[in-house]
Amino acid sequence: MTRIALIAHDEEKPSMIEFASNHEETLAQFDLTATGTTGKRLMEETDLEVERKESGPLGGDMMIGAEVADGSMDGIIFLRDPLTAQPHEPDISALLRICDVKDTALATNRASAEFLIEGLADQ
Ligand SMILES: O=C(CO)COP(=O)(O)O
Repeated sequence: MTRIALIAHDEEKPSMIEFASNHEETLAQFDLTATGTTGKRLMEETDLEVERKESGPLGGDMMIGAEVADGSMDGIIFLRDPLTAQPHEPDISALLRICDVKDTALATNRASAEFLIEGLADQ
């Protein structure tokens, strides 16, 4: 099953929930993983089943990055907050970098997230 990770910084969580609600049927086709708080909110506010990693600042980005590194993740939707510095910036950079190293689909805004799920759906 195609695997997608969903990650959103706090300011972007409402946008992630809206995105997931709008595309619930498509997203339900995927094996979904998320960082801790994003996953919690997705499970509370949609009907999607999501495997939860640690929260981002506690290593969740690195856990997802490890799955990109071992080739078991097909796509990442990472709605970053472009206006707020994060304490775990090195982890965020590492996740973005490993997606490029492994040529794994990465969307960092909603417009590209739409293309990502359309592209990976029904494969
Ligand atoms: O910080 C994050 C990604 O860098 C997201 O983590 P949470 O989903 O736990 O808030």
